Amino acid sequence: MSDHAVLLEEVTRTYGKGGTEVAALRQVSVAFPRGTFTAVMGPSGSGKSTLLQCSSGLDRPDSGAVRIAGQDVTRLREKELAVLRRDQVGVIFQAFNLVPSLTAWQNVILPSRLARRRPDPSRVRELLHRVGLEGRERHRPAQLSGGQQQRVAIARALLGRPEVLFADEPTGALDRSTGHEVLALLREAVDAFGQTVVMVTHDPQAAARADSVLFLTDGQIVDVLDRPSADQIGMRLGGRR
Ligand SMILES: Nc1ncnc2c1ncn2[C@@H]1O[C@H](COP(=O)(O)OP(=O)(O)OP(=O)(O)O)[C@@H](O)[C@H]1O
Repeated sequence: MSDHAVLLEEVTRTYGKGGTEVAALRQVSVAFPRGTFTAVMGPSGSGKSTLLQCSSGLDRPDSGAVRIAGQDVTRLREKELAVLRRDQVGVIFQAFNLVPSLTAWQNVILPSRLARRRPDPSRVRELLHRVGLEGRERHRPAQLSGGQQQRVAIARALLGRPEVLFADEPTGALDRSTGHEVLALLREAVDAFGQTVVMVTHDPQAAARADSVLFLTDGQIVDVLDRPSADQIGMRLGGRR
């Protein structure tokens, strides 16, 4: 088995055709080692979301290879890709994406139910406990704070023990202290449980929790900082947010 949860080799993704063609990713090669936390930063339009979508198998590159848990997703058929994504990829979003009519517990187990699996109740309980939601299992999203909703989404993403967890601006809708708690949870998933996390963020404070920070510009990785401070990240961004 490779040490990399996800490996991109010369990935190019172009949108549009002719005069309106935009190269969102240009020959990007990057490895996300197992058990590490990577932040992805860069100006608006630099290709961060495209990188996340190609790395998670949601989008197919025009050329290059994307390996998740050693399997090249660009060579899989739709059904095989759906299974790989279901079993190996967890995703959380800025907007939480919970089902409003379901309780916290029901939201966490929904993907397993859709996959016709019966999740072990003791594992669901343990996960909800780990993300600090003990006693809130029967609450619906509207009865939970934003930070609590994001914790439900994290528990949902981790339930299937995915190879990698992708987070797209996970703290973007949260106040600073709630955001810190969510980041601490992602950090713990990496440190205590060996989870691999890849997170897109505009926030240098959030990125400073990662092991390494990738900087994208015009569809290319132009810099990588290991364990940078928020100040170093801010300086690298040139004061831009
Ligand atoms: N579906 C699409 N059709 C056409 N162009 C697209 C599409 N998705 C992205 N692009 C273009 O590709 C480039 C990269 O977009 P992407 O969303 O990956 O950037 P980003 O860094 O995530 O930006 P932001 O920080 O604003 O979310 C941009 O120029 C964007 O306009």
